[in-house]
Amino acid sequence: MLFFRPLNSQSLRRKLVIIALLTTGLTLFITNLAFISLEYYLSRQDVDKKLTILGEVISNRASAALTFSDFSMLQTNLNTLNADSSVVRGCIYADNQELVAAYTARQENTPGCPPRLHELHGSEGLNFHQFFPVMLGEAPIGTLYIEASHLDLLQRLGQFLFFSLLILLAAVMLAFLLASRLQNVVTRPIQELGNTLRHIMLKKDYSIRANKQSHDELGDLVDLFNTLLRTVEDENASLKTSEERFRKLTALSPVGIFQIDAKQRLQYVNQRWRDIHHVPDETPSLHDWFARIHPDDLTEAQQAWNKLTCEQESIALEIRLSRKNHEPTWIQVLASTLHDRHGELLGYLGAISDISELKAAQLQMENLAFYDPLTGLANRRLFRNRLEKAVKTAQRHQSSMALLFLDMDQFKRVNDTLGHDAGDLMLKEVAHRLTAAVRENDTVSRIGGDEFTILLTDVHHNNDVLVVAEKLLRMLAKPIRIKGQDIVTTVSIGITLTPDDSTDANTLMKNADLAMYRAKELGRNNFQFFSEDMNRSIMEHLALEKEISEALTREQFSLVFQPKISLFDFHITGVETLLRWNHPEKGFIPPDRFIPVAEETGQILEIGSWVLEQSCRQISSLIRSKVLPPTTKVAVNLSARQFNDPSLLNRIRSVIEISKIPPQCLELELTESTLMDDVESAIVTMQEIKKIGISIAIDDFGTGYSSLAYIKRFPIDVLKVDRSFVMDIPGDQNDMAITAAVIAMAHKLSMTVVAEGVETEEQLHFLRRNNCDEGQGYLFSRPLSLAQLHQFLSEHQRRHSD
Ligand SMILES: Nc1nc2c(ncn2[C@@H]2O[C@@H]3COP(=O)(O)O[C@H]4[C@@H](O)[C@H](n5cnc6c(=O)[nH]c(N)nc65)O[C@@H]4COP(=O)(O)O[C@H]3[C@H]2O)c(=O)[nH]1
Repeated sequence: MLFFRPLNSQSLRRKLVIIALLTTGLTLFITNLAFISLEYYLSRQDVDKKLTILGEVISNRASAALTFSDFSMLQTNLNTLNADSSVVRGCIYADNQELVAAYTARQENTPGCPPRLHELHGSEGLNFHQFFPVMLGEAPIGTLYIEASHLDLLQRLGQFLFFSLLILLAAVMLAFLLASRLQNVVTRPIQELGNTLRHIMLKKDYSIRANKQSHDELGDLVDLFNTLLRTVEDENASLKTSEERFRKLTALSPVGIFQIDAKQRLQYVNQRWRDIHHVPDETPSLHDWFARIHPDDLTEAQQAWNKLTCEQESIALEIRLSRKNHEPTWIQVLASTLHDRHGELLGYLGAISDISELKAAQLQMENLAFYDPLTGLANRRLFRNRLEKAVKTAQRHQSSMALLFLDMDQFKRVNDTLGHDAGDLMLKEVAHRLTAAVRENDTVSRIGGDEFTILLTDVHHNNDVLVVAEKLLRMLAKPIRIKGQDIVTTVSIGITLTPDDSTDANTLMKNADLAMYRAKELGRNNFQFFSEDMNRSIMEHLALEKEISEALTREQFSLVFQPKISLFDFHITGVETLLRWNHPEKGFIPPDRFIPVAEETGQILEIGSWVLEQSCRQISSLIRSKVLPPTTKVAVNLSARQFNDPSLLNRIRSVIEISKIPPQCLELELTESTLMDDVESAIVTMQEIKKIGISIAIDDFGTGYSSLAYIKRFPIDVLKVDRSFVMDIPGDQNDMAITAAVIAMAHKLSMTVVAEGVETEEQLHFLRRNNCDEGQGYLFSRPLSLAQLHQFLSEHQRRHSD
């Protein structure tokens, strides 16, 4: 049965046997067929030849008998055909087609000769037959027909076929036997190769090799097979090495590595992944992993996951992992898809890192960026941000809001006298008190050294703000104990309201600042609401600032000099330089109006420098031309900004050099407040000035702190008693007592005393009686231009020499 299956599903052995049988059988069959055909052809030729010979002999003999119509002769002649057993019929027809003689073999089924010649056609069946003409000379006189049986030929062919089949059978059998035995030569090596392959596959051992048994094509196949095995073995080894490397790398990796298969199952995680998730051994399911994500980050994580799985896009996100009784862990997750070389999805590969520390640092940085590190309050940046938001919210809700700007009064003094540590403690305490004084949703911030702001939201009435401001003043007025000392600090508060004053954050800040300055002007430790007047004055301030710049370039400034007179012998001891601004439209603008503005904007540096240079030049020329004696001093006012300018000393030195004024002829007038800003550095600067040979005068003495303890420490040559004390002499006993005490005290400290604003003889007498050294005032002279001074000096000289 197996032989009847299609050839390609047969075993190789069978195929080989079948092929051998088919080949042999077919070859022999074709050969036999050829032989049988040849045999048939040759036998047929023999029969034809035989019939020809018989026909020619009988037709020759029949010629005379037919001519003479000797029919018995004809018959006798024809009967000779019986000598050949294969001839079954012989018929002679006259030229009229009529049968004249007939021979029929004594065999059954042999038909006789038909009476007419044409009736012969078709009667022969399978037998062989031939027609011969019976000739008389050249003319045909009849026709001879001879028919031989085909059975002999068939019998011969049958015998031939029988033997052929016998040979074919024997050959096929022989071929079967040989093929069955010899097929082993081909199939055994193939079988062995197959066995080796099965063995390798079973054991997954690629070091096994196939046995080469022959040096033919099968041997080549074994060689190729072994080469292939070697390649697989090598590739396997390198794959194992690379796998080992990957395993070690992932084990040592500082980042957590995970792999998810195409069916979305967590397939592999490294040790670091487990450490981050606090999972000891097992690999959790993807569902468990998602369950660990902080609820606030879950949506973001799911969106990223959809992006990765549905859109096949790489993802990067920062999320938190929750852990019971622990702070959440911040992780960064990076993941992308994994495909094989045909583009089929294998799964997803990703990495996670613990970024908790980074996040903490980020938070700290954000705190630094938005909070004041000393007090923990919001800083200027955050405050601005909240102010802008609060203004918008107030606009939306049509509610009111107040901005308070606080500046500590004389904080600098605390810093200077008790040190920065004490200053810091004080700021912290102030911050604490401010926070305690307002509601929780109000914002308190420190926007600068000793500047604080408070944002009061939901203000229904101005009175609410007033109450808060009073409370703040009260709370801050309580002494603060620092380094064993009770220190009282006060603040000046500026208040502005939105939407009443403005709905713009910048303008609100400016308003509150302006109101705070007004509070300071009004004696500190109070609060002021912003008003339009303040705004107007600031506008004027701005206009003045612009005009001062123009005045400098358009040379609208000039100098006047007011003489100072010795109260002992009335000689001129010196002159004070005073600045004049002659505005082309506004006329004379007093220095008291524009100098504070120039001081605030810094323009005083340029103006002061010009005053110093011009004073020295002009007075130096008067000294050189001997109009003034070389002992005369020119006193120049120095503002606080000028005094604190680091380039002051260089500037003075260069002016002395340029103007060629002897340094001892120059005197610099400083106010008490200038010196009190930073006592220690003021002393250093004054000492440097003194080293050059320049004297120092204290202007407006009595109007500032009048702290004798400090005055003692300063290297002062001259003390100028302020006009406000002199002015009420002799009417005010108090002022007279103070003036007398100041003169006595200054003399004790070896200072020269100059009384300012001497207008009357009584004042002069009082001052002289109390040994005041010098006087300056309208009684002696008003401030004079250079030409006027020139004239005054000659007149004065003339008067005193008379
Ligand atoms: N009623 C009255 N006034 C008298 C009398 N004697 C002098 N004065 C005025 O008193 C002021 C004295 O100058 P100061 O105290 O330094 O006060 C000065 C000084 O502080 C400042 N100043 C003037 N020029 C300059 C300058 O060049 N630089 C700086 N930084 N300040 C200057 O402007 C202030 C005012 O200067 P001035 O208006 O020139 O006013 C001058 C002067 O004209 C008097 O008998 N009666």
